[in-house]
Amino acid sequence: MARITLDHIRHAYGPKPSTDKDYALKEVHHEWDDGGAYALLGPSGCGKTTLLNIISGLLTPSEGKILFDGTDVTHLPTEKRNIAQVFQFPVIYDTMTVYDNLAFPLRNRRLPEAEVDKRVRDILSMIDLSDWAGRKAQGLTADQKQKISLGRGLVRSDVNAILFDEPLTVIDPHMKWVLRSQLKRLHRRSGFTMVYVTHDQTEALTFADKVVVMYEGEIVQIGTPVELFERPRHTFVGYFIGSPGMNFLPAALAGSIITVGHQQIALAHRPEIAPDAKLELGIRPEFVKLSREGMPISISKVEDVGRQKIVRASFQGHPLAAVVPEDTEIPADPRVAFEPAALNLYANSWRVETGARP
Ligand SMILES: Nc1ncnc2c1ncn2[C@@H]1O[C@H](COP(=O)(O)OP(=O)(O)OP(=O)(O)O)[C@@H](O)[C@H]1O
Repeated sequence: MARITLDHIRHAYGPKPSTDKDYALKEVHHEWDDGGAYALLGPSGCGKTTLLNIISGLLTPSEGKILFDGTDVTHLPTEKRNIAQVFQFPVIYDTMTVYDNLAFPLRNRRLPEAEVDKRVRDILSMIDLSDWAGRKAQGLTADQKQKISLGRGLVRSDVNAILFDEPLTVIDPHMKWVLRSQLKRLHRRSGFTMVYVTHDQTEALTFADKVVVMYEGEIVQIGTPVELFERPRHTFVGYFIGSPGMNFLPAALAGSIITVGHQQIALAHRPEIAPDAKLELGIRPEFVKLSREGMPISISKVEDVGRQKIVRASFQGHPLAAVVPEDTEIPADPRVAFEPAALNLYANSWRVETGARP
């Protein structure tokens, strides 16, 4: 297990990068805890795989260094970094049995056979393939093969880190849920440093202690699921996390008073904001309360989603979503007021610290 230091790393695929746009990965400067479970989350093309490949050694960054427990590994090839990797599609030996596939990385390191057996059986039970131990991998379903790949990633106890690149893509939805919970349990038990790439927020939020949200080649926030929900640092995080995502409404600031619609909210103190900055208030749909008082909205659609309803509305020409309990009556003349404690203020897309929460 290792602490991973990303020291002023940048990467460009093309030669001679000059502007920010030339970098697939803009500057990343972070330290990830030994034994942490991190998920790299973001849309296609945001740089997740680039960062993962830099950690695994498949890619040497154009600039900066990567360290494992303080040792510079920037120029070490993958096989010298002592990491386990699980990819999107199965990487296994078809002609070996399921058992031997799992035993292979351990026998390679000359572990005593009794230890091999103990670890392999443990993992077989975790991935629910104990009954298939003696079967050749050839002929198994894609789902089962991917479970073997996962098992091979998890079987060693001496790795610096385990890296997962969208490992559950080929797994059926129910099994996905089971494996995700098991991975989480295994992480708690083993204390491995794990880095998990996904574009699926449910996967990231259930697996990780810390979610690393990436957007256009940049890490925009590293936070616990609760932090991402309550205090998104960037409007992209607010929009990407949650279903539906955070609402953003144009706001104006005068002194320490923010105005949105007709509602005025007094801040604890006047925030430092450039005069020409674009200001927005962010509010989660869960904190938009429908009432007969407040500012008028016009409702366009009500979606029933089990125990809740999603109300789609328009607020002064801006879309606004509210999540309300299923038994909520929709008023004939609907209005909203915003709970000041649930509001976040953004200037040019970045969250502004207002001392106390607005
Ligand atoms: N080998 C390459 N050569 C040139 N550009 C590349 C290469 N690999 C990735 N890129 C570009 O770098 C950017 C980041 O890509 P990357 O694969 O890291 O994103 P990602 O978040 O992992 O996306 P996905 O979820 O689709 O895998 C993208 O604009 C992509 O087109």
